[in-house]
Amino acid sequence: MEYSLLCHSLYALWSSPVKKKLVVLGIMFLVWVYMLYSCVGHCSTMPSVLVGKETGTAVGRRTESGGADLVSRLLAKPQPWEDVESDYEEPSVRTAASRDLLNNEADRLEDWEEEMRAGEQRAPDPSALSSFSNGSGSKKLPQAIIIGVKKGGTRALLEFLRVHPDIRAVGAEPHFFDRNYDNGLEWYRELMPKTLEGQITMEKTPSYFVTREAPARISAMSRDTKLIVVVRDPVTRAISDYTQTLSKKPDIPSFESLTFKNRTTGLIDTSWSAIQIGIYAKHLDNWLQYFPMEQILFVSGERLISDPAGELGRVQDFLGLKRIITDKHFYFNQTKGFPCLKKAEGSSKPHCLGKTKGRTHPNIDPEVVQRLRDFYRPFNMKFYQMTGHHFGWD
Ligand SMILES: Nc1ncnc2c1ncn2[C@@H]1O[C@H](COP(=O)(O)OS(=O)(=O)O)[C@@H](OP(=O)(O)O)[C@H]1O
Repeated sequence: MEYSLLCHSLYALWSSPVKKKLVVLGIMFLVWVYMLYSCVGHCSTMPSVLVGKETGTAVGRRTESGGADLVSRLLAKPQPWEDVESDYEEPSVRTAASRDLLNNEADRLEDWEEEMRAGEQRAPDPSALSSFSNGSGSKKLPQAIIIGVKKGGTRALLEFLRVHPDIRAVGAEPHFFDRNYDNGLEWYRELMPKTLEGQITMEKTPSYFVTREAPARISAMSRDTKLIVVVRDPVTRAISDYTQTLSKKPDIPSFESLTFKNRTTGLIDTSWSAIQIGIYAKHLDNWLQYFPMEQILFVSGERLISDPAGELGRVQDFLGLKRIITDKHFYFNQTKGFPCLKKAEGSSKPHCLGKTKGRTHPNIDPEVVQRLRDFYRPFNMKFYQMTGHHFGWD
């Protein structure tokens, strides 16, 4: 009875053209309300997107937690010309004196955003984008890692190496073997770019060199991992490190006052990370417990500037690659004061590193510089002896 009544009412509605239109409109309205409802539910679960203040461009990161933020930073497809500054200091070298100088997560983010903005100013070549969307190959754990040293010239080396067709590298610093080890090897592998048979996967994180646990951890991943260390005169390196911190925290004490435990006695504060990182022989000792010397290549940070093709030749040999990167790939940019690439990876345009590389250093009291030279001399000698290479810092 009820059923026949319903059928009758529906028939009555359908038989009139006006009522028919009303029914169609009603259904459309219901569909529209349903779609609106679904969208609101979906959008509330999406990550909030920050809009860059200066550029007005979205930099896409979660804001709820630092961890998610870091992951999205690392997973975001890096531009090949990314120039991200290393700013992490190993916990074991954190002490009362250096604690104030440590860059926190906000600083790291500041660097990242600064470099992303720098990258956005260069319009990418369409061929660069196609290399990112290339779905072929598979993600592999790195077979070679640039492990240090901070402010040695690690970014320049990685950017130059990326020109090689048989090298694929992650742009950002993964910090897996120091900060993110608990995330596991699968997490690390996921960060890597896809590679084809015969291509080498690489990453660079300069803080590994001074991280006590890093050698054992890298060895546990693969005993065959090739390690590259870019070393630079430890005195200049310390000033460069200080300059980086100063650029973010202009009110820190002077370099001179941080250098000494006691200025009158001339006792150097070796607990200050800027000083401690430069004691290369000590850190190298730790690596030699796990890796033979033949598996570690030392690149001169100074020669990387004066003869980039020469140093790149040595690195390509060490990696067992054909010497494809030669002096034809570089030109000296007078304005920047550094060698730059004629064509960056995946781009047809010349490329120099960003403004966080090659900062002007503050003038340091020559007496303090001399005191530091004296301090480092025996450690440098030991380092030359261990590596069989005279880097010419003295
Ligand atoms: N080609 C080229 N262009 C620009 N800069 C160059 C280049 N080659 C080496 N360098 C030197 O690299 C220094 C920064 O070292 P890193 O890249 O290892 O720094 S970081 O640890 O990743 O922050 C950086 O140190 P500062 O000059 O003190 O800024 C540069 O001197």
